[in-house]
Amino acid sequence: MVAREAPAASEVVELIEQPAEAAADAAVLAQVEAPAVPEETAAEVPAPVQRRAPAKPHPLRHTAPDSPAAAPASIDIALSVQGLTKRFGGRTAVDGIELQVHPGSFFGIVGPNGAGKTTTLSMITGLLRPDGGVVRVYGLDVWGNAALAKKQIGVLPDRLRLFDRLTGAELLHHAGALRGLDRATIAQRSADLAAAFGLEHSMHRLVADFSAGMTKKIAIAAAMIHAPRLLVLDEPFESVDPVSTSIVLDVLTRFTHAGGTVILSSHSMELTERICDAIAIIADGAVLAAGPLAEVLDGRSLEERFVELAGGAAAVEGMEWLQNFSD
Ligand SMILES: Nc1ncnc2c1ncn2[C@@H]1O[C@H](COP(=O)(O)OP(=O)(O)OP(=O)(O)O)[C@@H](O)[C@H]1O
Repeated sequence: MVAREAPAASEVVELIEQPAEAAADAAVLAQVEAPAVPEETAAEVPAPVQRRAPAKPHPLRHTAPDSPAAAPASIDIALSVQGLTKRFGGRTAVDGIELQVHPGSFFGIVGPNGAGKTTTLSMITGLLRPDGGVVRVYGLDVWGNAALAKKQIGVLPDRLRLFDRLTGAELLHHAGALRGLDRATIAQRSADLAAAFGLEHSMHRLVADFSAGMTKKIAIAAAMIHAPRLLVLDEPFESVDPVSTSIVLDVLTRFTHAGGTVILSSHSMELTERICDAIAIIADGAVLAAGPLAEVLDGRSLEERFVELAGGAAAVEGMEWLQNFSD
């Protein structure tokens, strides 16, 4: 790839604003092509509902939320999850989860280890077949209308195994080609994404030689190259330093301002509380609380609310031996 200077902010925004076009396309598609959709799926497209006012101003918002890129009013639910269930053998990992996420939202999912976050996100993105329940992305049934629904989704899976013998540029090209983009579009978007994520000088290097944080950034870039309307990111900030976190956040914030929707899981209560406008706290495969951030927190910090709902510190009694150090 030819090295270029970092694009102007307007160029990055131009790429990120694609979700709006995609949103408009899909809205038109959903309306114009409705008769072509199988009857069962068409009947499932939710009726338009009143757009809710944001619970609190987004701390990272720099531009008016009513930008021309906002999602069409006729599609008010970016993600709807109903009765989602998954069992592994005799163990229920996800137990009838219900969620609703609005377009333009930064939605955080938090929960203790083993709560079912990754299992839930995998079913939402079509990577893992649920045992029960329905997932709709912008009205499209992820399991009934998979091809169309998956076009709307960009995914950063947990423990993602990338083709790390490719260079950064090759990896983005591969991701774009898989999504059916032409060479010129892939080249343009790759350059914009590389610059936006601060990777422009590393794109010729093998992904295997990237640091953990760089790997996370190139994986998020690959998830965005087809300009999805919904980004589902499992632990996007794990292993990412504060500077890179702020770069990733900036890109994601621009994405939501352009009408895109971000759903992420995180173990960082502080970060989730700072960036998300709506959250779900889950434990043992069930939603303990969900909704606009202020409503869920009810005047407490997320950490306090999390501990209150998901359980306190583990008992350390019976570990007196730990105070008698070996010689
Ligand atoms: N493929 C699998 N086979 C068997 N059990 C599984 C499988 N995947 C997940 N589980 C179990 O399902 C439960 C939920 O796991 P999951 O990975 O979704 O939790 P999580 O909230 O993402 O955890 P963490 O925060 O530790 O990443 C756990 O008990 C886990 O052991």
